[in-house]
Amino acid sequence: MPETQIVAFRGTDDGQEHVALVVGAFGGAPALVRLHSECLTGDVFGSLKCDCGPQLKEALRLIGAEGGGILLYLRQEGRGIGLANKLRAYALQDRGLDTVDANRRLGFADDERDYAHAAAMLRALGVERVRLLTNNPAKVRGLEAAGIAVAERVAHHMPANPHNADYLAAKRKKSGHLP
Ligand SMILES: Nc1nc2c(ncn2[C@@H]2O[C@H](COP(=O)(O)OP(=O)(O)OP(=O)(O)O)[C@@H](O)[C@H]2O)c(=O)[nH]1
Ligand SMILES: [Zn+2]
Repeated sequence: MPETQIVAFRGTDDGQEHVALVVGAFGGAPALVRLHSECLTGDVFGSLKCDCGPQLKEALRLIGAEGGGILLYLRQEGRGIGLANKLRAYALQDRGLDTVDANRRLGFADDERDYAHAAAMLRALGVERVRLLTNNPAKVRGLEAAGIAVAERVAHHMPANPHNADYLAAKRKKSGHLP
């Protein structure tokens, strides 16, 4: 891995401490960027219910292999509903709801995230144009709406497993996640 800097951002109106890993150098070309939403269960404990852990590792591997890029670790646990509410959503999914309906049953939108803080972090790091690693069109729209140009979307699919296959299918079908 090239030399990496870790930068903590605080003072955003959500009261969270968001984090940037700034890897190597990216010169004039649009930087390879991953917006990773916090997932304690997947990132730390290796839960198989989602694809977050493998996505995090693979994003860092790809950025390192390119010699530079940025991973923003955004404190948006549970698509912005927080850990306890995500665990409540998991309990509903054990009873047959999908990931979107579980959120709605709890009184939340499908996805409570926005990417204005991510855009502000990129700007503070001097980055205005990115190649974005994601399958989620809402991330592309969110960054562009906040003034960051997305020169390219780079697909970021992980192999499914028996525990997350329905979850990944629901995201394609209901949340418009791209192939
Ligand atoms: N509310 C809720 N959040 C979940 C669930 N499973 C994973 N998450 C959260 O979803 C976030 C990860 O986002 P994803 O929707 O998997 O993927 P994405 O980041 O939007 O899209 P990609 O960039 O393509 O990976 C993390 O904050 C996880 O904690 C779930 O069933 N319910
Ligand atoms: Zn996850």
